[in-house]
Amino acid sequence: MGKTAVKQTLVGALVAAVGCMSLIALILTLAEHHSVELPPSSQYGMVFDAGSTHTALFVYQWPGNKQNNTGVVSQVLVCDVDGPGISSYASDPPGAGQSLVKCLDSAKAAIPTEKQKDTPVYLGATAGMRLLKIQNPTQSDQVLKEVTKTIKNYPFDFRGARILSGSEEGAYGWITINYLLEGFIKYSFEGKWLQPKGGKILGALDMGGSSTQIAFTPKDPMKDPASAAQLRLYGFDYSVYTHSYLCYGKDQAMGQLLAKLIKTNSTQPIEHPCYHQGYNLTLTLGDIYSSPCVETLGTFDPSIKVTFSGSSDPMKCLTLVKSIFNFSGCSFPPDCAFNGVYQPPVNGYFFAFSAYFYTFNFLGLAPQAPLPQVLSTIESFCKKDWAMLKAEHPEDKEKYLRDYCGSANYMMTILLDGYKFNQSWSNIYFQRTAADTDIGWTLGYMLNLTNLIPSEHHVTVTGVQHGQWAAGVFFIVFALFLCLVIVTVLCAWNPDY
Ligand SMILES: Nc1ncnc2c1ncn2[C@@H]1O[C@H](COP(=O)(O)OP(=O)(O)O)[C@@H](O)[C@H]1O
Ligand SMILES: [Ca+2]
Repeated sequence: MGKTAVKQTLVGALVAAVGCMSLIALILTLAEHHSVELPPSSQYGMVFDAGSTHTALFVYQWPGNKQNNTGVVSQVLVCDVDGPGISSYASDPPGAGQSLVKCLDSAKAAIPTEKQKDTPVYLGATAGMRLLKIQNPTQSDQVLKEVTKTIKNYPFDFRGARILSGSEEGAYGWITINYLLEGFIKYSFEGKWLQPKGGKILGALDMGGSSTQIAFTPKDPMKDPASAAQLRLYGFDYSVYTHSYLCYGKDQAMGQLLAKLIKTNSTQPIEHPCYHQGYNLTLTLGDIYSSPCVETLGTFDPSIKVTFSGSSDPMKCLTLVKSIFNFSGCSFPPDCAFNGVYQPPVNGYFFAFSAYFYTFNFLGLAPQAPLPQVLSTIESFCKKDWAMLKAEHPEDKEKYLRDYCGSANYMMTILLDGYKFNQSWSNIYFQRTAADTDIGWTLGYMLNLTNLIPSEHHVTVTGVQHGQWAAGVFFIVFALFLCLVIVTVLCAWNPDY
């Protein structure tokens, strides 16, 4: 074999080898990159919020390949169940199950068929069912059995219907907010998982119809460990103060006001300072005393009627509202909210949602309205007479309209005198949603039960990282460039070639 032939073979082999390597690198790079570009397969999960006044179904969705990151779970559907909350079906439990059908059908239509059997469904009941359980545990069990029966008729992965404890309800609301606002962890531009500064952790204020919850991370260690929920999320420990006040939801509080008025008035109609002048309401003693949240006056005839007549008197309304709180007595002085309940000083920013939001939003107050403006708005609202109010708000339901004055005064009392936000009013944001998702306990509940929030954060990269991809491209370009250089040099070296 001549010198030229050897050279040609050598060059050929070199070009072939580099070409092969480039091809392999190209295939590997494209294959890996392809896994990133693939549309992530979505997963779904849903939770029924069986509240005291109303049930709603929340459907969530997240990309299957990024499930452990924060902020990836989004709300895709909310369905409001027609009719009252499930606890109202105490004497007709099958009616509770039937009430869920419309929303289960909507969820079935919204979730792709092949995903339905892997879609977990939970039903969580709150204070309405807690109260029913106190009054009649057999009925509350029957209601839960009936809703279970109905949900099981659907092709989803049913994971149970149960009553949440008040502390759980508070803690899950806290998880929801901090998950949505990335209070726990954030993915930085440098590709690292970071814990936002301590001040970014938000507290949760939930005002329901039958109970109200407060949850936050106090500055100092808690004096009463019984109030603390210890959570380990994404590798960080949180000690969350959480308390739920049964009977201090907005509607039960309004019921407590009526019972107080009956107790302190012997003639009818009874003047109601939180109702508007011109508004009259007649109820039976049976209606008023049916709740375990109100004190009865010994034995009574449930059919006796009582009429309340509005007097639009904000000062007297506030005094009446304060009378359902007990601000004396504390096992951990001075750290108590009311009724002797331990509460460390509030710390950081808070989101106030559900009925807190509805009330403040109705009054036209901005999410962070200054305290003097809030107080003067409530005062002038309470002074309005009923005819004027009805004319101004023809679309609003009477059951909401009549209570905004009383509930606004009630919420101010619990926030300022109870939780002691007097010095930090501007730290409260009145909000209904965050990141296009309703704020409430349901998302936190689902994240926890489906293990979507790991206690430790291991960074798992399913697709190829940007650095690897860039290195692959660089190698291909470099290899081709090298081939070109070798061929050019050999040609220049041997003109026969
Ligand atoms: N549009 C609205 N305006 C005023 N209040 C509302 C509105 N929608 C709901 N609410 C109130 O929000 C509260 C929701 O409580 P709910 O979740 O049913 O009870 P709980 O959480 O105690 O089980 C109720 O007090 C209800 O009256
Ligand atoms: Ca609720």
